[in-house]
This record gives sequence, structure tokens and C-alpha cells, in this order.
Amino acid sequence: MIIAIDGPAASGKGTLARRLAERYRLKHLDSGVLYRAVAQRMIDLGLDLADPAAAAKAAREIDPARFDDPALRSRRTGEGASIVSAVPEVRAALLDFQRRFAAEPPGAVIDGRDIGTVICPDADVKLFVIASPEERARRRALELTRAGEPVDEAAILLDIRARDERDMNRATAPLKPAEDAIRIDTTTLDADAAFDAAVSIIERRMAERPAGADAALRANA
Ligand SMILES: Nc1ncnc2c1ncn2[C@@H]1O[C@H](COP(=O)(O)OP(=O)(O)O)[C@@H](O)[C@H]1O
Ligand SMILES: Nc1ccn([C@@H]2O[C@H](COP(=O)(O)OP(=O)(O)O)[C@@H](O)[C@H]2O)c(=O)n1
Repeated sequence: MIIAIDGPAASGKGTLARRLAERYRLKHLDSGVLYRAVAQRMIDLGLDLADPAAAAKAAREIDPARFDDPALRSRRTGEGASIVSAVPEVRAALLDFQRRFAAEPPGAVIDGRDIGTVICPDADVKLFVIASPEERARRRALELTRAGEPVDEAAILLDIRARDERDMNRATAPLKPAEDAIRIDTTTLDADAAFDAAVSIIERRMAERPAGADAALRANA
């Protein structure tokens, strides 16, 4: 069973993905961490984030052991991730890792920008999670402040809008819903309500499928 969750920055994808992975006992991958790791490596080495060749090299050198590094969650690294993620060679270098992760049993919940469209086009369920830019800026500002990086919400809103623009308009794997994705607007939903909405979509999808197709998932849930 593969659940693909895409959507813009701070829409609540990761929170939802973690909870769904727990509920259905699937593995979880926050694919954004891969792009953040590329940007962080470049920042650590003092490289120019706008240099595509350097970004492609950094993408081949990232170390999964560092994915938990809190530095990856910083505002600067998130911005950097959005810049390096537009480089086709960076995306190509990170493709295998994600496909292998998805293919390993018992299946996975993966969140990002292109999971339902490029990484796992055959995912069993595709969700596209959105929220208004203002609400996303409020959430991200709160999150960064709690993590010890006090920020100005107005500046975060500008970051979010710039990131949406870059992510939606790049030539390779732009942020967009897959044709068969189901949207969840979390602007007025708290994390529990977003989770309930997702579970009912997944249960409905399972009920529509031929008997036995989701036996493993039912057994896990
Ligand atoms: N439905 C929600 N309502 C309010 N806050 C949320 C909701 N979902 C997530 N959050 C909070 O918003 C921030 C961004 O959520 P996250 O799941 O990391 O988003 P994304 O993975 O889309 O960037 C986190 O601090 C998280 O706790
Ligand atoms: N599957 C993905 C995941 C992230 N990304 C890029 O990586 C950046 C950081 O992703 P993220 O998911 O960690 O960002 P947030 O949504 O948590 O702010 C995004 O702005 C995208 O540009 C991507 O291009 N494709």
C-alpha cells in the first residue's frame, strides 16, 4: 500500500503523513528532507545554491544519517531546498532513493510535491493537502519560533508565496495535484480533523477496491 501526499509548504502534509503511517503501520518518508539535505550540504560547504552543477554533485553526496539534523528545518535551508529542487539533475539523483523506499514492504506514506505525479504515479491513494498562504505562514512561524528561530510572520508569508511560485512553475516535476488526487483543505481543520478526513478518504478507496486487494492494509489498521 502506498499513500502519496503532496501539497505546498506548511499545509500539514508531514503531520498527516506521520499519523497515517502510524495508523496503517506503513513506513513514512518526508521527501522534502532530501532536498533540504542537499541545500544544507551546500550551505555547510559555502557553495552557491544557484549553481546547478554544484547542487547536482551535492545531491549525489547526501548522507541519510544526517536527515534528523535540526538545521535542516531552518528557514534558510527550506528556501535553499526550493532553489536546488528546480535542478533536474538534483531530482534525478534523488529519484532512486524514493522509489526504493516506496517499494520496500509493507509500503509507505510519502509526502512531498511530486509523489503522486512522478515518484509513485501508481500510488493506491493520492492526497493533495492545501491551506491558505496566511494560515500556512502562521503555522510555519509558530513552528520556527518553537524551534528557537523567532521569525516575523509577514516575512514568512513572503517566503511561502515565493516558494509556491517556484515550486508550481518549475519545468521539472512542478507542484500540482495528480489527476486522481483528492484534495483536503486544512485551512479550517486542525490536525485531528485533517487526519479524520484523510482516513475516511482512504477507507472509501479501500471499500471500492476488489476484495483482497487491501488485505494487508486492513490487517495492519
Ligand atoms: N491541520 C493543522 N492545523 C494546524 N496546524 C497544523 C495542522 N497540520 C500541521 N500543523 C502544524 O503546522 C506546521 C507545518 O506542518 P507540517 O505537517 O510540517 O507541514 P508540511 O509538511 O506540509 O510542510 C507544523 O508545526 C504542524 O504542527
Ligand atoms: N517531493 C519534493 C519535496 C520537496 N521539494 C522541494 O523541497 C522544498 C522543501 O520541502 P519541504 O517539504 O521540506 O518543505 P515544507 O513543505 O516542509 O516547507 C520545497 O519547497 C520544494 O521545492 C520538492 O521539490 N519535491
